[in-house]
Amino acid sequence: MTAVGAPVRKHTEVAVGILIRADDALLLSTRPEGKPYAGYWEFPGGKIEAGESVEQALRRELEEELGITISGAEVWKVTEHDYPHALVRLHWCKVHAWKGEFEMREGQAMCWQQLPLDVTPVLPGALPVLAWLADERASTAPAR
Ligand SMILES: Nc1nc2c([nH]c(=O)n2[C@@H]2O[C@H](COP(=O)(O)OP(=O)(O)OP(=O)(O)O)[C@@H](O)[C@H]2O)c(=O)[nH]1
Repeated sequence: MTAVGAPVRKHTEVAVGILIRADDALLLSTRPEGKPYAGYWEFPGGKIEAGESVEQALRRELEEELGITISGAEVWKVTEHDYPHALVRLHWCKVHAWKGEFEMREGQAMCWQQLPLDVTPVLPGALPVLAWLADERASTAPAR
């Protein structure tokens, strides 16, 4: 229930890409200076603009931030996180194919990581998805 007189907080819609390399490594990058949580590790992506689909927004963001072009992206999970700076709804897409060479166009750092990650700190809004990815990998790992 919303308290009487309390402003209703609007969601900020965000498209996020989980780029997965052939060896199953995941691409993480750092948040650029000047943004909330600067220096934290995150999956690449950004806010969906008016009139854009999740796929269009993700394609635009990955070109702007990383210089790569994805062909398609389907939403895998949708999560929400309530930050002091914004209430975000994150549309997570797994991406296995892209074209172009990685170029950090916003001065961010990037790295390929296996699970569990060995980079820290990670944006709190990304933690549920990391747990689901780890569960998925544990359940599909070949039995010894
Ligand atoms: N890209 C990305 N954003 C995430 C993740 N997890 C998470 O909570 N977020 C949140 O989603 C929002 C994304 O916004 P952003 O500021 O990166 O988007 P943007 O590049 O379009 O920013 P701008 O247009 O303000 O420069 C932030 O509030 C961020 O905290 C994640 O793993 N990747």
